Amino acid sequence: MTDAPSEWRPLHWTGESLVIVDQTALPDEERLVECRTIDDVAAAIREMRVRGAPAIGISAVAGLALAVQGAAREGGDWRRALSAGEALLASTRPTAADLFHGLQVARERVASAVDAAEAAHLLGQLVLELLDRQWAIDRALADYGAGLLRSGTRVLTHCNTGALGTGAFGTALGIIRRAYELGRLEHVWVTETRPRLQGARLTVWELRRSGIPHTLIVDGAAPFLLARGEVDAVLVGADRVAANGDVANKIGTLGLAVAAERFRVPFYVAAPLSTFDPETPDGNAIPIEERDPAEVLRVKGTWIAPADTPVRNPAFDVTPHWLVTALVTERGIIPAPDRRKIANFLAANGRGTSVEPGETGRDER
Ligand SMILES: CSC[C@@H](O)[C@@H](O)C(=O)COP(=O)(O)O
Repeated sequence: MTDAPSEWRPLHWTGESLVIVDQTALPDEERLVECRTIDDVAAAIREMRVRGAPAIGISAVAGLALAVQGAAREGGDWRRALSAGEALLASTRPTAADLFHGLQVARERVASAVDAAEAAHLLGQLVLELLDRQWAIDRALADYGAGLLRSGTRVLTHCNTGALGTGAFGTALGIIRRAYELGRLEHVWVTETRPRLQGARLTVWELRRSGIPHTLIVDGAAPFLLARGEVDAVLVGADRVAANGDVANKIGTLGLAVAAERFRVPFYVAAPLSTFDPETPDGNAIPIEERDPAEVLRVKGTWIAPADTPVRNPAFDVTPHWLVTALVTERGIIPAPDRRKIANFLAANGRGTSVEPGETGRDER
């Protein structure tokens, strides 16, 4: 059950469709898009109309619900529709662990369904449950994270990790919101986050709505502000946390982590347990999505370089765990994360098995 029924939410399940706030239209327009089929959902994820790892995960489950509803209506084989749907969704944004976590939770939910109607009903219920649960997860994570920040903190954040990114309260931006509620936050530095400008377009939009003081900077300005002592903490989200604590997040995160360590500023990563992937041993094994070169060559439709310029456009980078001061989750904080601490933390919270002391550690610098 949500504790804030009147809170603005960017994802809405009608029972027959998923209605999303189109994140490609923000901040110019608060446009709603209704996804009525799994193809609509897959396209919305791929085109980043809905984005942010937890929001992608919940949307994927909604996509499966729509696929199974379709099979129920047309008398098709719902298990086949489910498998095809999983394959389609898995191909959309391969880095986000929450997507695969969502697919797995959905599969488990319908494992003993007797027919398409029952499976469709169970998946619809699951979408509503996940939306509610995400609110509780985000709020708990925000409380833990805000506990790390002392009064008067100036935070730097990257990309968008707010309500738009989770469908609820936000992860790193949720911590910022909570710290502000508690009177601990002085200022937020927002990196613009090339090429898709999630910081400039989305995080600024959310901070304005919440009345939180902020300043936008170009990505390249961040190390300078860290060097000048104008940042007390860097706070980012994650798309996947590997078993050893390496973190995939929006391209540019690694540079922030390196600069933060060099200038002795704590670097915190906020991620719900659904973003942890114990099956991925380390950062090298995380699949990194490469996106369309046009994202780099054009800004808001305007070409900024010749159209045939060679481009490399990785959407994410990997920060090694030894640059992470602490991981913040909804179940608590993992300081100086390493393989053993993460395995034990996940085991204590019902995922995976624990690791003995000394087996592996924070030794891979
Ligand atoms: C709560 S959102 C966490 C992450 O998904 C976020 O930090 C991020 O990198 C989003 O990337 P995006 O490509 O915009 O989906």
